[in-house]
Amino acid sequence: MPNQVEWTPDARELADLELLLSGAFHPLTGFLGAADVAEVTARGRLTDGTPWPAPVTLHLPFPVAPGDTVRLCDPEGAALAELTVTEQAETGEVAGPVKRLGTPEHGPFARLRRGPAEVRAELGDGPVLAVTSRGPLDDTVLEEIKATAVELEAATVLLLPLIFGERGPAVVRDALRAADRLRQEGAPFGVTVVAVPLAPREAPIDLELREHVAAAYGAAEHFAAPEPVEIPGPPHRRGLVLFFTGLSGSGKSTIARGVRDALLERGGRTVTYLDGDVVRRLLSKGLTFSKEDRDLNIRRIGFVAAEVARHGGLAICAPIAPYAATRAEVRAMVEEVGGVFLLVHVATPLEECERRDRKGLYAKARAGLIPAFTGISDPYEEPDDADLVIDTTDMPVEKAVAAVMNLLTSGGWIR
Ligand SMILES: Nc1ncnc2c1ncn2[C@@H]1O[C@H](COP(=O)(O)OS(=O)(=O)O)[C@@H](OP(=O)(O)O)[C@H]1O
Ligand SMILES: Nc1ncnc2c1ncn2[C@@H]1O[C@H](COP(=O)(O)OP(=O)(O)O)[C@@H](O)[C@H]1O
Repeated sequence: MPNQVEWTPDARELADLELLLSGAFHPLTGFLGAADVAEVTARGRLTDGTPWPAPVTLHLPFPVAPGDTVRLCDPEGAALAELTVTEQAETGEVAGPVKRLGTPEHGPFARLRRGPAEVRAELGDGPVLAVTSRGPLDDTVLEEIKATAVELEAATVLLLPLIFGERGPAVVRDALRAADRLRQEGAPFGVTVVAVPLAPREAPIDLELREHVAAAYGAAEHFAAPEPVEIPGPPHRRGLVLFFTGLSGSGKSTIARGVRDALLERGGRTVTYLDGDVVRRLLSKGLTFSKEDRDLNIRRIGFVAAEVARHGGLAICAPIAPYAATRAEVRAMVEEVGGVFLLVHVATPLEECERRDRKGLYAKARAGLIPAFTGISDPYEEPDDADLVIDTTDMPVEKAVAAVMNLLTSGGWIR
C-alpha cells in the first residue's frame, strides 16, 4: 500500500513549487530526479534534451517509496499540492509530478502572484516586454525599459518583481510605483505587474531562469533589471544573535548575564536575553530532554532570536544546544533575515563542570536518577564553527565576559 505523508518544504522549495504549479517553470511539471539534475548541472538540459538551466529539487528528511504521495503544505499548514513520488535519492531529494490542491495564500502579495495562463489570457495581442527585477527600478532603468518597449512596439510591459526573502515586499512596491509612473507619463503601452516568487540562483543560472519565466508569461523579449546595490547598514545597527553553547555548568549563563549587563551599562543597543530557565519555563514548557524536544527547544529560541535580529536588535541565548545541525539551522534562520550570528563555545571540560556541579545534577545523573544527561549519558557535539571558544576552568568570570565583549567590539557590532 503506498503511503501518504505531509511535509512543509522550506521557503526556497515552496517558491519553486508555486512556479511549478503555476506553469511559470514550463515545461517542468514536477521536481527533478537524479538523472535530470545531473544533466541540467552538466549541460543545461533535461535528459530529453529540453534546455533547462537549474536543478529544481525537493529534500525530504524521511524515506519514501515510488508511488507514495506527499501532501505539501505551506508554513501555516494549508495543503498546496500533492507530489507523487517517482524516486528518492540517497541524500533525500525526491522527484515526481506535483498536482495543485489549493491556492497559495502564504507570503506577501498573494493577490499579485498570478500564473502565466491567467496573465496571458488578459494581455491580448501584441508583443510583450517582460521586465524581471530584484531591486528598485530607478529613472535610468525606467528610461531603458521605455526605449526597449518602444523599439519592440510592445503592447504591454509586464513588470515581474521577483520576490524572495526579506527584500521581496520592497521589490514589489518598487514595481508598483514604476508602473504608476509609466502610466502617468502616458506610455504608449499597457503596464501590468505580476509578482513571481523566484528564488535567486548563482548569476548566470539566475538570468537563464528569469528568461524561461519571462517566456512562460508570453514575453517576446526579456529585460533583466540590474541587480540591486547592497548597502548593508553599519555593523552596530545590524541585528545580532550571540549564541552560547556548552555543557551544563560550563559557564554559559554566568557569562551571558555578564555580557548583558556590560551591554546595558554601555547603552547604544537594545538587548533581549533569552535566559535558559525562562525559556524552559515559558516558551518550551513541557518539553523533555529527548533529541526531538531539545531540537524543538533550540528552534524556538532561534525563531525568537531571529525575530529580534530582523528588527535590528541584539539577542543573547545560552542553551546547551548539543546538536551541530540544529545550531546550524539557527545560524541560517538569523542570516536569512540579514542578522549576524556569533557562536560562543563555552568549552569548559566535563570534569570541571562536574566538579562544580552547581545544581547537583551531575551527581544525580551519575547515580542514574536523570536519564539522558548531556555529557554523561547524552551527546554533546563540539562546534567546529565557533567564533570564540572559552574554557573557564582557570578563568575569572570578568575575563570571560571581556573576551566576548572584545569579540563584539572587534567586529564593530558594538561601539
Ligand atoms: N537530561 C538533561 N540534560 C541536560 N540538562 C538537563 C537535563 N535535565 C535537566 N537539565 C537542566 O536543563 C538545563 C539545560 O536546558 P537547555 O534548554 O539549555 O538544554 S538543551 O539546549 O535543550 O539541550 C541545564 O541547565 P544549565 O546548567 O543551565 O545548562 C540543566 O540544569
Ligand atoms: N570564567 C567563568 N565563567 C563563567 N562561569 C564561571 C567561571 N569561573 C567559574 N564559574 C562558575 O561556573 C558556574 C557556571 O554555571 P552556569 O553559568 O550556570 O553554567 P551553565 O549556564 O553553562 O550551566 C558558576 O557557578 C560560575 O560561578
